[in-house]
Amino acid sequence: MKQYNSKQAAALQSLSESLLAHYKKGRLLKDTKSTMDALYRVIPYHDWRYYIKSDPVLSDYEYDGLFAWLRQLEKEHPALAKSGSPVKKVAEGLGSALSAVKHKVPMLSLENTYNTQNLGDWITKTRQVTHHESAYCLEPKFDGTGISLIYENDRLLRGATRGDGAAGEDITGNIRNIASIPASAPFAALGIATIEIRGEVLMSKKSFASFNQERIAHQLPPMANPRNAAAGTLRMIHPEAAAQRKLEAVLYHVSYYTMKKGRPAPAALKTQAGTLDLLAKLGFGTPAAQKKVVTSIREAVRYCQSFEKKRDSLPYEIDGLVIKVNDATEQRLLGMTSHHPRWAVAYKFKPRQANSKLRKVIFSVGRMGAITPVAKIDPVAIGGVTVSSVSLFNEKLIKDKDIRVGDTVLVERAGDVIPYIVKPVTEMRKGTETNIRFPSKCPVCGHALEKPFGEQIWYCVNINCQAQVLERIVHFASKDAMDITGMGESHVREFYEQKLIKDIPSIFELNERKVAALERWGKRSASNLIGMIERARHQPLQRLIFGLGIHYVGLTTAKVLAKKVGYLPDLARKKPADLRGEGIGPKVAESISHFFADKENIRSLKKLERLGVNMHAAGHRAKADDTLKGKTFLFTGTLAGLTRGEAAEMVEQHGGQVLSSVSHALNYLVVGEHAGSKLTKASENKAIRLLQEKDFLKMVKPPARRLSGSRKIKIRLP
Ligand SMILES: NC(=O)c1ccc[n+]([C@@H]2O[C@H](COP(=O)([O-])OP(=O)(O)OC[C@H]3O[C@@H](n4cnc5c(N)ncnc54)[C@H](O)[C@@H]3O)[C@@H](O)[C@H]2O)c1
Ligand SMILES: [Zn+2]
Repeated sequence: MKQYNSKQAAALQSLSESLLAHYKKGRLLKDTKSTMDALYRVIPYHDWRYYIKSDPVLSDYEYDGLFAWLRQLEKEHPALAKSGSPVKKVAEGLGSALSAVKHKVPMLSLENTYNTQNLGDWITKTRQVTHHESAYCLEPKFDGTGISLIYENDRLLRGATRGDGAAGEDITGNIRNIASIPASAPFAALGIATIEIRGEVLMSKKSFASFNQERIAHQLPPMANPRNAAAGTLRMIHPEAAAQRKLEAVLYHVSYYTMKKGRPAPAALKTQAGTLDLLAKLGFGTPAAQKKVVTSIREAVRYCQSFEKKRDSLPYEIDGLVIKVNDATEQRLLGMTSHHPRWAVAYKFKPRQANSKLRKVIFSVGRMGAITPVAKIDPVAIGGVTVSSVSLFNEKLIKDKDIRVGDTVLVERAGDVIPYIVKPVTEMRKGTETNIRFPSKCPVCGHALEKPFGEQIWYCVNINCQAQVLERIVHFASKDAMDITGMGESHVREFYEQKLIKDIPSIFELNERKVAALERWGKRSASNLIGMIERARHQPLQRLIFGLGIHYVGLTTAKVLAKKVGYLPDLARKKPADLRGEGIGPKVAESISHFFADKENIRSLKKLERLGVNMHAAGHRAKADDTLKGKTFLFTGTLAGLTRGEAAEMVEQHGGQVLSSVSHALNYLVVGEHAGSKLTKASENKAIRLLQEKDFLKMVKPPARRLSGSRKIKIRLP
């Protein structure tokens, strides 16, 4: 087979690009002859890349488009058709390293269609030769690489690739390492002396993923799909190396067999469906369980469509279904061309890959500060949608795949999976492509970016970054953080859009009157919200820490940190090494240290403190907060905005003490709803003051708050 050097490859690449562009517009290159000549040159090149190199540069859909174009031109202009045309033969898939073996029966390709209309036409066409009740066996079209197996006297004798259809490559050594191909099978018991079985060798999606990971780890470019990986593996010269990669096989066709003297052929082999069942019984991997026999076009179409929906949930790749005339006698009647059998057709699924040009890369800031590079490509239709933006995920992936601006890129979109770049088509490089430069500053707020220890992703850690602020406010107010009921996502968005809040600190400056004036809000709900915010000022420190949304700092770490630090702004002076210890590893320590090293974040913390937000861990009070020193408290009934534990914590944070029962030592009884016997008992003692929840909250307000606070805080006690 012809080999291509890089210069020839580059020329054929750009010729292909130009052909595809013309084909999409329905135009010839210059005239019919020049178009056909160009197709005769590029198709064998892509066959070489696909079959020999296992590294195609076109998507199958694009290749099939060029192929169909040539077939059509040959039909319309038979005088211009070449004798060795790819339309009339199986593509040459013979390398040189392995020895060639002749096939007993030619191994052909399949005719294919991409739409159900053509599938219906094909069924109608076959019925003109067979008869109207013909049945069809539908089975998955496995996206692997074809093999032929020969068994003699029950033993596996030989395994071969399809090669050029007439002869294939001897891959017996590699075949023996595939678990789903038995070394022997009980054919003799059925009277079968020799048999040739055909099928497909595959790599599961899972094995493929780890296969590519390994390639990247060894500085090798990832392969585009499991098919290329399987084909490449099967043709490896060293079976030990091939055995490392987990290949599987499905067998779906008996092409040839001889019977022992006087034994009749097994009835099962008279139909395609029976053959699959028999192979399964003999211990081969087969599509017996997924097959379906139908007798109408409607049934066939429906099965194809239902299978296409299941495509992504299968453990291996399929690229369509194969529809085969079920009856072996009818198959013989239909016969074959030099390219494909007439009794089978492939219904191919919508393409999921396409080539496009990468024009530029933008950097988007995620809702929690992650910086994601996004490739802007020329719009291209893949799997039924137009794709123009493709995430490049992170800097490492760009480096691993060596993606550059100006590259032609192979883009895939599989089912629900977001589109991604399989690989750049390096053969199409012109030398003008440029490396993708990662920004050092946040593209939204201009803050220096940080890459956490051991991570691949850069982050903007500025809590007031415009790109993140909404999400961060929602997190800050969430149940496990500051627990501000009434500040869920939709309300936060509303306040933000109405300019009532702009960042986390501004929550504590929220104007009750303005909230009440919003649509669907009223005095009462606004006042409730302000009450919740008031309560949030006194939340235990771990809630504030968790609410800041520091990477890797969940509830547990927040607790550990609160205990460790005592007064939150002190963290600004801590190095990662000071933070490490119980429950805080190097990665978390570094992330915390980055967060507090950020001046903007410290400014925000200072502002929060000025607005009365508690910065002290329980038991680490500052002098200024000793407002309840020497005072004793007790709670009765249900409090509206606090749990008992939180209330007790507040008392202790301000130097007070919580008693367990009404006694002479008690100064204050805080009375909630459904107050019980404690209230009755305390009412008898004039020295004990009864407080409502709102009065209590006023008492625990820290002094800083009192200085700046001009707003009246109301908590409605039901
Ligand atoms: N992207 C490229 O550059 C490029 C180049 C060459 C070929 N190709 C692709 O390969 C196709 C041609 O390759 P091909 O000749 O191997 O044809 P094919 O892959 O479209 O179909 C024929 C093959 O399907 C396989 N198959 C899987 N499940 C089967 C089943 N249940 N029953 C029968 N066969 C089953 C067999 O190996 C058979 O040889 C093209 O249509 C194109 O999509 C792509
Ligand atoms: Zn930012």
